[in-house]
Amino acid sequence: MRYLELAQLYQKLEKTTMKLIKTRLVADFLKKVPDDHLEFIPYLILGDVFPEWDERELGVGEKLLIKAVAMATGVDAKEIENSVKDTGDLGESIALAVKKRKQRSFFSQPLTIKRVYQTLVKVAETTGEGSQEKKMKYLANLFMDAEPIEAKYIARTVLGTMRTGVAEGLLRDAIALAFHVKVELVERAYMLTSDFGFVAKVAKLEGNEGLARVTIQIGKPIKPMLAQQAANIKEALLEMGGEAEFEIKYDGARVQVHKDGDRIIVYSRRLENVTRAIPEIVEAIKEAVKPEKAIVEGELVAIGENGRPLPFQYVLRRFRRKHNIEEMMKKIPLELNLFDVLYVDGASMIDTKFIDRRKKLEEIVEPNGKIKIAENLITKKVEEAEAFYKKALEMGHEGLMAKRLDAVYEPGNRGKKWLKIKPTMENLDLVIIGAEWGEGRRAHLLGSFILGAYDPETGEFLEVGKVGSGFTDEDLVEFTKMLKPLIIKEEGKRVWVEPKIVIEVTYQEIQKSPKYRSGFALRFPRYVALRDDKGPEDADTIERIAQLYELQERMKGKV
Ligand SMILES: Nc1ncnc2c1ncn2[C@@H]1O[C@H](COP(=O)(O)OP(=O)(O)OP(=O)(O)O)[C@@H](O)[C@H]1O
Repeated sequence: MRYLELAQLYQKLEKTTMKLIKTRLVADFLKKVPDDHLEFIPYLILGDVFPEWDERELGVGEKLLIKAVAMATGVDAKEIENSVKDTGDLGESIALAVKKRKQRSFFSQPLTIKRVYQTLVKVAETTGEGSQEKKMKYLANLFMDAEPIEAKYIARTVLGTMRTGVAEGLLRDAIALAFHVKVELVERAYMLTSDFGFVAKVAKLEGNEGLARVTIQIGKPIKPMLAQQAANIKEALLEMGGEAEFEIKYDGARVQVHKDGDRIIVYSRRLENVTRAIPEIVEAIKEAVKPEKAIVEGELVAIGENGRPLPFQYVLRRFRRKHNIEEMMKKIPLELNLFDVLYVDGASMIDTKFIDRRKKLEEIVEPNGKIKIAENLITKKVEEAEAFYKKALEMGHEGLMAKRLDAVYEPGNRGKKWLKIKPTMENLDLVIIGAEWGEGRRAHLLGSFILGAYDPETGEFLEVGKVGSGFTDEDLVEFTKMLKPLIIKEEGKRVWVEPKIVIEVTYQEIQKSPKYRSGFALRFPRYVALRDDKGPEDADTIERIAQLYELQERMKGKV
């Protein structure tokens, strides 16, 4: 299949903002795709090459990409760079360079999707000494044979800036539409495997029955079950039907551990493979988790010198570290508190009641210095749970989780089977959708940031406010560096950026607002942390803000 067809799809997607039209376009395209392409085409449609949990990365920045284009076209790298000022988009500039290409090689062949994909895989798998040069040559080879429009979208794929507005929800709907299968079944299969390539293939070849048979697999991360916030212990107990398991809510980073014999993979909250960053935990898991094959979940916590938990940012620092990991192990010791088990020796446990999963967890895990089982209390009594809550806070933890004893595990769902109880209103994780240049001494830095909440229905990020406080000078330098390449549009002092970066903010209150399309505005938002453990689609949704608004009103009522 020609890559040109995919490039034309991208172009059509870019031209419309209508979700239904986009879904139809993607569905029609999927119908035409040969079976053996289905495993990877959904990722290309999303603007990626691999699923988020795949460790491989292209490792190609703008400079190298421009060099590759220059090599393929004979157009000077400086000229390509300069033309970005006119086009406002490197993809466009690269398309222009390809248009100017002096001549095509005699052996020039039209690009196929497979060739582009396989080349990108090769680029990602080329590492070590001299790899930059090799990556560049592979890419140059593609650009030599590319039409201008193809070059534009290859460039965007390489840089991860596709801008076609196709998010997971849309792809899910398109798969259902293309292969006449139920959306709920596509969703379910995706929540269980996090693999759209696999899901698309099953949808096409095995239909609804095949999708219904899909179950979790070791090595493919499962979307985590999530919680809502309760106003207090009493409300939580009531919601749980009078009795619940309360557990300490550790303030760290959630991980999902897949054990297959000696092979351990650890996935982060956003399902990135973080195994390499935490070797001591990997070793400790091998000892502590008894079954040959298992999937368990827990909260990874950084421990301070006094034995008390450190804020979750410390764990994220461990995740980010690629070198001198040994040194980091000493600086930031970790502890894993396991709280769930999803798979044991060949059998999925997600349809097992929570209470039985917890029993299983206690059976299969032999705690050691680094691996523990989350401290719990099963009770019907408000006072008992409140005492436990108090103790958890005194120990420096975030609060408690309440879990419904008879609840099955619901991948990817933020329902009421799990509730969190903590003393403060929930911080929000929002996406930066725009920013404003600072004043005076800070005129070269972006100084305040427009926050968007995710709307899973349309894939849009709707404005809920602007945050300018809580940043250090270093933070602003860092954010300016991160956001500059994501700028889509400039309007005076204001820029609009690709919605990629998630930050956590506190705020004094959520207010109803007619000013914003989202319907809500944050009063006095303040920056807390960069959440690079979350992707834009993991950010808080409009619906969640509406729920928090209700919760806030209930909490106020109590005071
Ligand atoms: N005992 C526990 N059981 C379940 N989750 C726990 C526990 N202790 C800590 N956690 C953490 O609390 C989170 C549950 O809250 P929530 O569903 O809101 O997740 P979140 O969106 O990642 O929010 P947060 O910012 O609070 O981590 C889990 O994802 C996990 O990271």
